[in-house]
Amino acid sequence: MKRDTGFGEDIGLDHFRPGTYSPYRIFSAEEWSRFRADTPLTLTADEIGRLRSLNDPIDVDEVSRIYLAVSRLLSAHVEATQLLFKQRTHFLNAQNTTKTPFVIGIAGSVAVGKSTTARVLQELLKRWPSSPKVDLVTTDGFLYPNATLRRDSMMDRKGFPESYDIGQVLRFLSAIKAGQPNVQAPLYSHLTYDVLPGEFQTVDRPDILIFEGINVLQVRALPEDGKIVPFVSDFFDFSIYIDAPEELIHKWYVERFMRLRETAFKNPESFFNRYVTISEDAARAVAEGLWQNINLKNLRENILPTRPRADLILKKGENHLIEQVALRKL
Ligand SMILES: Nc1ncnc2c1ncn2[C@@H]1O[C@H](COP(=O)(O)OP(=O)(O)OP(=O)(O)O)[C@@H](O)[C@H]1O
Ligand SMILES: CC(C)(CO)[C@@H](O)C(=O)NCCC(=O)O
Repeated sequence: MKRDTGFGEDIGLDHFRPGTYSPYRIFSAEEWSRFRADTPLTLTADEIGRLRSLNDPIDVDEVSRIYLAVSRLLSAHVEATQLLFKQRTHFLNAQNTTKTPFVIGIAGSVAVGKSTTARVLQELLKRWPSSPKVDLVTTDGFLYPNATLRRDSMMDRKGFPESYDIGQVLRFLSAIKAGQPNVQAPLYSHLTYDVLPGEFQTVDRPDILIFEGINVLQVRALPEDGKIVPFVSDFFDFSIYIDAPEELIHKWYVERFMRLRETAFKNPESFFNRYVTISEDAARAVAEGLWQNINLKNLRENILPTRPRADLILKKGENHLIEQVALRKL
């Protein structure tokens, strides 16, 4: 039965002639929430406590309504992949094969809620017996240092494809997928607004790696010398795009900036400390400028076009509540 949800037209898949064929099956939040009915998908008090301790504003009802079913779907993929690995090892009579992490990519605009979603999914995925160890890495650490961005006049291009050391990203993911122990990921500080020189996060053979960032579904132009270059997403077993109307993300970005002005920016070491003493209106104008000139441009030019590459699209409305879910048909 053809259903007109309005979402198909909206997800950048015009060439699929929406309404006729879409690679996605679209669910309303209510339909999606029913997927938890057939398994004991309730949160224990302990889990609710752990989610609260993340200090994210996410509502526990929203976790039960939407994210539990997402974690169940992901866990089914993890289990199927692990089983396939076992059977292949047996079939090939192979020895010394290394189990490699299941890699989940999370993409979407600046301030759409990627980090929050990633932290919640990390907590939820840990409760499944097949994946007790779930690590989370963000692509922020793979940005070039500010000194390099300044030298190349790219400070207003932070977050654009050219501001990341993509070779370093690919080397990191290759090492993860090769099952190497103690792989190091560089770290970024939102306090200093710069990468942390010589500081790393160690990723040691987790069951799942969540790799989160605005650029994770981007593709690169093929080099003219005919060499094959991998895309970041070649290393993903599953990818999620967090979506929301532009105007809402805009609002969330400015609200977060104004909230940080009352908290983190007050730290004298904060890159944004200078905006604590200016008037509220002037600070709001700074946030508006950063949104319009950098993050919105980047969303339109480089992030939104990657949405049709995701396996799962979570579309938010007011208050970050998920309104629609689009799942790629297998
Ligand atoms: N599910 C949610 N419920 C309520 N608030 C949320 C939710 N997700 C994110 N937020 C709020 O929205 C803002 C942006 O979220 P977050 O920092 O997770 O975004 P992000 O996509 O990781 O951004 P960036 O790319 O800048 O790191 C934050 O103020 C966060 O607290
Ligand atoms: C580090 C990124 C690119 C992504 O998280 C983003 O938070 C950022 O710094 N964007 C540049 C413009 C701004 O300061 O919002």
